[in-house]
Amino acid sequence: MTAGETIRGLLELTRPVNVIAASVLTFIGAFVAGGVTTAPFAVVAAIAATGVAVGAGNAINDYFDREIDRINQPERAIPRGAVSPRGALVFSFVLFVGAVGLAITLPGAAIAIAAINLLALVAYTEFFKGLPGLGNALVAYLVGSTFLFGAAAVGNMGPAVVLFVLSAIATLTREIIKDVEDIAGDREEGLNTLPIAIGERRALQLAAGLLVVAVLASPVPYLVEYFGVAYLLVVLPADAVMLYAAVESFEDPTAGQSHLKYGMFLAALAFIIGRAAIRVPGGL
Ligand SMILES: CC(C)=CCC/C(C)=C/CC/C(C)=C/CC/C(C)=C/COC[C@H](O)COP(=O)(O)O
Ligand SMILES: CC(C)=CCC/C(C)=C/CC/C(C)=C/CC/C(C)=C/COP(=O)(O)OP(=O)(O)O
Ligand SMILES: [Mg+2]
Repeated sequence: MTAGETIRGLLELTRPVNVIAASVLTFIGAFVAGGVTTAPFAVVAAIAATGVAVGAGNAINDYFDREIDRINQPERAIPRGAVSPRGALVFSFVLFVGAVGLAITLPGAAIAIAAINLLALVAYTEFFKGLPGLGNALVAYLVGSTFLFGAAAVGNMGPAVVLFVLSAIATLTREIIKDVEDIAGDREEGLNTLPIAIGERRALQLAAGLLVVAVLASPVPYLVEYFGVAYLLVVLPADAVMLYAAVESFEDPTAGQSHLKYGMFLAALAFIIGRAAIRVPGGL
């Protein structure tokens, strides 16, 4: 392997798209809390800590999953030999140290969230992934917590709580559908995911039911007057895309989980637009 191939492999281990997506969610949490202009250094540190933590979490996941990925994902960096298992572990450790270094510059509530999340990322593959539903719930918590983390970094967690709940439920729905998508490979590996434990159809019904709860709750940030009417104009189409995706997943889980992700991105945009067009007292 050349140095270039190794560097490319290390970068791949972090899953750059997920790193960027999670960092954007932390930014949204800080933005919704009104802290982007009042605490810009904390916002930058929180965004960087999130990106580095997600990179560390993905790298350690590939380290623990190296045997399964040899069969399921042979093109990934460790199975194809671009990075050694030990190299991935050391790289992940360095990133974890970097994330801790950034997080300790933040207020106590943000440090607490970071500490819980870093432990969760290390424990996920070995302890949670094999427990039906619990691994999904942990990933859902992690994704939702980015909003709380961004808001905590600027000292105002209140407005992010609803976003945490909505995004965690939508993520749980998508993770369950992804397990339905992966059911054949996971069965061969002897994993006990939710669709393996309770059946594909029941898992999809549960996923869709959870999403309906989140969609029904999605106007709450408008109703409690955090966001203006512009939020509704964007979140309602996002709700429609997500509901369509949940129904579609009964026929085609791959298309369903992918379209659900687009709906979730649109909902994340609604949070930004809703806060930018904030509701004035007595107005819309
Ligand atoms: C009802 C309502 C308004 C819900 C809110 C939905 C919302 C704003 C969700 C935010 C979630 C979001 C945009 C996440 C971005 C992607 C991300 C960090 C995913 C984490 O993925 C973990 C997964 O196991 C890897 O998936 P893959 O995409 O297949 O690599
Ligand atoms: C705010 C701070 C400090 C941290 C944020 C942490 C976040 C948002 C994590 C997001 C969820 C995430 C990307 C976790 C990484 C580990 C993981 C679940 C990887 C999934 O890897 P795959 O190999 O695709 O899937 P499985 O291993 O689950 O099959
Ligand atoms: Mg994995």
